[in-house]
Amino acid sequence: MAQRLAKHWCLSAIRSPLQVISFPALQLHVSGTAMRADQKDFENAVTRVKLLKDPGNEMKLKLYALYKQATEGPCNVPKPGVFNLINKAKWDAWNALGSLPKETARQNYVDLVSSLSSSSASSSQVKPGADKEQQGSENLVVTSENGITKIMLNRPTKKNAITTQMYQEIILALKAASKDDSTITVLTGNGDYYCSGNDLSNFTDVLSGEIEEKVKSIAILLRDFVDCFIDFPKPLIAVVNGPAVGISVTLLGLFDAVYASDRATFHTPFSQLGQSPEGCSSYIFPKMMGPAKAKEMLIFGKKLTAGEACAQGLVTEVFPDSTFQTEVWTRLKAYSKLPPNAMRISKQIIRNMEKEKLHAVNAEEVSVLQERWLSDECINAVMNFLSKRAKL
Ligand SMILES: CCCC/C=C/CC(=O)SCCNC(=O)CCNC(=O)[C@H](O)C(C)(C)COP(=O)(O)OP(=O)(O)OC[C@H]1O[C@@H](n2cnc3c(N)ncnc32)[C@H](O)[C@@H]1OP(=O)(O)O
Repeated sequence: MAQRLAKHWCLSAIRSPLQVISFPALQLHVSGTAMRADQKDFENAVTRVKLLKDPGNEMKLKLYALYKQATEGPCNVPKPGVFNLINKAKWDAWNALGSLPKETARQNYVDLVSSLSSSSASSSQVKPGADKEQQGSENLVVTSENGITKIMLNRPTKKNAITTQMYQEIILALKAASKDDSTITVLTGNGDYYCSGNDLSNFTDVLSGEIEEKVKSIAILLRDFVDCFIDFPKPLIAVVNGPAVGISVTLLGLFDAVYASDRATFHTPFSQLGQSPEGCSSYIFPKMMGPAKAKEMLIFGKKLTAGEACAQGLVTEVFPDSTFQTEVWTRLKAYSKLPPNAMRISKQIIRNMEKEKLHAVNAEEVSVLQERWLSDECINAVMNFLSKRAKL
């Protein structure tokens, strides 16, 4: 089954064969290689590459070619047929490296990944300063105004599904918000959805390496991501502007207030996806709503309306969609004027009772999920979703 997914990954790594077919032969020599990359640096780069924002087909081909050259040496496999566009483009890129020594390819690969990592990190750095600050990236818009830092998921055409790049950007945004001069922090979505959860193609978009490694790097990312919510020191408020799915629902238990439009729904279809709960929901939901209701959501995937979620304690208050934004932001502006230290201390005293437990729950949930992601049930469900939407 792992092989089936790996094959699917290869297909999804290059989505537009016509675009890559005209890609010129390349002989890549990255300069500035004062330090030689050892095998460990190379393995780290292979892990890091999976967490990068999609660098585009051209860069993927460069990375692919260098990886192959570094691990297998010069290309000596038969050239794929002319209609096998994707594999031919990959073969051309690899073959173009000629007899470049393995060590040089390894070094070039490490340098290239470093340059990609630093450019993608700097694009999502949060800068201190002006009152209305616009930060983040295309898919995550971070603004700070009137004592409120707003982190907005901005991928409305994909229902704000969270990519690996976005997980990293949210971590950076939360870390910056915890230190900036705002009083409260808000997470919301742009468009008709709050968030459709984990982007299911996070599991498929890889170039090389083993599926187990990919899953391991996603597990580390998920654990760091949820840890940030557990440790966030200021009041954190979710403005749930529309339906919420998966991790965007489970995380709500770690917020200090959840305001929802009456259009919002709350859905955790983990069993349907061959997965298991995360975001500390396996611990918080039963405590919050009682085991019976929690199990209906987390085991059977029952979707709740906003009213039901409010009755179960997951949502603080529901507003009519027509007045949702006005009413909620008026409320938030008032909260942002409350004494910040008092709010932080009150949050701290509540959270500190449970912090250690929450970190342990997070670690356990992620370790279970790591195994689930390699299961037939999960792989089939993800492939089923993606294949229905495949554009190749
Ligand atoms: C670090 C790893 C953490 C892992 C843990 C997290 C667990 C989870 O979050 S599990 C939950 C995962 N989410 C889902 O299963 C939802 C999948 N999506 C859907 O079921 C439907 O898309 C949805 C009900 C949200 C909306 O349905 P429609 O209104 O009919 O819209 P479309 O299906 O046409 O969607 C529009 C567009 O968005 C893309 N999309 C939506 N959700 C996702 C997603 N989660 N991942 C990737 N892509 C998503 C969908 O494919 C459509 O794209 P195009 O086909 O390109 O238009």
